[in-house]
Formats: sequence, structure tokens, C-alpha cells
Amino acid sequence: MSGVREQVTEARRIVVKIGSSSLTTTDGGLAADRVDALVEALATSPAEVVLVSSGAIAAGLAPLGLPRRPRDLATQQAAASVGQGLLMRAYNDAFARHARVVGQVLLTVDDVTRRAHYRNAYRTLRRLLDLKAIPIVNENDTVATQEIRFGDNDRLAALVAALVDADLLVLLSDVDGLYTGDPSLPTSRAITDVHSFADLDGVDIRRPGRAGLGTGGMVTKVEAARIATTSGIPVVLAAAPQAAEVLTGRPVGTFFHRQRQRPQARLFWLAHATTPRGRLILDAGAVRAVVSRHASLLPAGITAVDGRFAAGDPVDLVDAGGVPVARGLVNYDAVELPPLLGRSTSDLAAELGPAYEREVVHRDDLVLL
Ligand SMILES: Nc1ncnc2c1ncn2[C@@H]1O[C@H](COP(=O)(O)OP(=O)(O)O)[C@@H](O)[C@H]1O
Ligand SMILES: N[C@@H](CCC(=O)OP(=O)(O)O)C(=O)O
Repeated sequence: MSGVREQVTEARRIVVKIGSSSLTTTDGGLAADRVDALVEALATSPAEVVLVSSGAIAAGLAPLGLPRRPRDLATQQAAASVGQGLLMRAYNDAFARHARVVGQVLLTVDDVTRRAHYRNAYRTLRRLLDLKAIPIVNENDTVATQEIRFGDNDRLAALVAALVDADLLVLLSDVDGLYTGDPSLPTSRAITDVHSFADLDGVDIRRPGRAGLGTGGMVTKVEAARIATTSGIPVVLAAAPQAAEVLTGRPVGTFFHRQRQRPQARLFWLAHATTPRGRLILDAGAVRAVVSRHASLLPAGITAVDGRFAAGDPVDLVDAGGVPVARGLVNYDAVELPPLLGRSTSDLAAELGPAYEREVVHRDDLVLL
């Protein structure tokens, strides 16, 4: 293997994600030395850096006298509310020593999936970078409900990487890369390169780490790597203390090669970041129109509606057998649709007015699955 990874050293914009377990001590406090080491590596990088940092909940445990990570959402949110301020104070102070300014950006799933919101998030991040500030992103834990939460920051980081059109995503954890199985077992081997996700068949990818502070374990990291690489962004997965080595292109950790050039950005959000709120069951003609001709979905081709969704929500388009063929943002509330099904848009417009000429899902808001 050559001495440096050129896709890393040539990256002009990098998203770095660090997990809770890498920032906090086992008794729940923020580990200042770890924050300092990370900040040193980031502040000296010539690239624009967006930091996605977990650790709010973990950092809030000790001040609130909580012995371990709570399971219920309200207590997690209280801990995040306390911990997020402490986390930002630590970053603010550490980056200030390198004469760098930081900006807090708290995002919800909607902010990175809905067009109007993600443009707004993009503008804020873009402007912070233009102003040479380091955006520090976390999920907006205090307002997110269970249903709409990411819960882990791995996928959020991949989506942020796509949002800011990053050249590289770095996932820093308490493990120095992906292994063929539980890294504590002597039989597990380190995986240095992932060229295709088929390479991972047979790899034992587990959920949370032993420290009990992280959330997603390797499952969400591999999923994040899949999201990023299929949108043309390579990923390095390494241990937090290796951050400086990673950023100087040393071949440490696991390198996930990009799977293809970037698809149209917004469609990518739709496929990976949204949870469908309902299903539209399509007849065979509509399936062909949507899949082969990439046409908009009209009421005439829908045979049934399932779920309680509102206009603007993501829904799955499924064939008669229930197999999802596409996902799209629907233009009608669920309750509006049943009387329209099977009817032509010109009939509907003549009877109900021009507003009913609109597609159920516009082709620009559709992605094939
Ligand atoms: N195949 C695997 N390769 C590497 N690590 C794994 C694997 N399966 C499970 N893990 C565990 O995943 C953990 C990292 O996930 P997590 O604790 O959620 O980290 P973070 O807080 O950094 O997001 C590691 O500590 C490791 O024990
Ligand atoms: N937003 C949460 C992140 C949840 C979490 O623990 O994520 P991770 O450590 O990346 O698996 C927090 O700041 O505590």
C-alpha cells in the first residue's frame, strides 16, 4: 500500500464524526484531553472541516447525577440539554487555543430530508465555512421525538457530508476500524479496504460497544459508510486518537471506497434519510410508468392508500404485491386521496378545480428503490 491516501490529502472539505465513547470517560464526564487531541488534529487540517460530535447525553450524565445512560427519551433529552452546552464549551475553548471559532448547528431528521429545511441547513453550514468557522453538528436531541430521531450520529454525519458536498467522511470511534467480527476476539481480523459492500457478507457487525455510551455500534457506521460512498464520498473509519494520522493521509483504519459518482443530491436524501409515513399501492401500468419512464405518479394508477400522512411526507410506492419500487414526497394528505384514486387528472381538475391537476408524487420528488 502506498504511503498516503490521496483521496484524503486532496480533500478540500471533510466531515469528521466522533462518537460518545471517544469523548467521555466511563464515569460519564467529558474527557478534556480527548477533546484537545481531536481539536488539535482538526485545527491543523488545511481542509474545511465540519465536525459532527456526539456526546451531549453522555456529558450530561454526571452533572445530573445519573449513573448511566438513561433509556427513556425525556431523561435522555434532559441529559442532552445539559451536556450539549458543556460539549460546546469544551470545543469552544479548545478551538480558541488555535484561534478558531466554532458554531453550533443542531439538526433534526427533517432538516436534512425536507427540501426547504435542508437548503436552509446547507446555507448556514456553507456560510460558517466561508467565515472560516468550524460548524459543530449534533442531532437536536431536546426536541426530537422517538419516531423522528436518528438516535445515532453516524447516519446524520453521512447526510451532512452529502449536504455540504464533502470530499471525505471520517468516522472516529473507540475501535481502530472494521473487523471481521467482535474486535476483542483473537479470531477477528482488521479490514483495511472495503471496495464493495458485498465484501462485507459474513462480517459480524454488531450494535453497541462495550463501554455502553455509544448507540449504533458498527451497524450504523457501516450504514453511514454505505450512504456516503454510494453518493460518491469515500469514508475512513478509525479510532479517535488516530485523527491526525487519518487527516494526513496515513493508511490507518478502514477505507471505504466510493461506490459511484454522486447521484442527484435530493433524491439521495429521500432514499436514505426518510422513514416512509405510508404506502401508495400502484397498478402494473403505474409501476411501469414510474420505474421505466420515470414519470410522475397520478391518481389514476393508484389502487389503494395505506397510512396516515400529510402532504409533503415521504411515502413508499409499492406494487400490487406490496414490494416497494420507489419512494417519494406525496402532494396530498392521506385522507384526500381515496376519492381521487383511479381517476384522470383532467376529470378531477374539471370537477374539483385546477388544484387537483397536481400529481400525487412529482417525478422530481421520486427516487427508485
Ligand atoms: N465487526 C466489528 N468491527 C469493529 N467494531 C465492532 C464490530 N462489531 C461491533 N463492534 C463494536 O462497535 C463499537 C463502536 O460503536 P459505538 O460504541 O456505537 O461507537 P461510537 O460511540 O463511536 O459511535 C466498538 O467499540 C466495537 O466493540
Ligand atoms: N446526539 C446524541 C448522540 C447519540 C450517540 O450516542 O451517538 P454515537 O455515540 O455516535 O453512537 C448525543 O450527543 O448524545
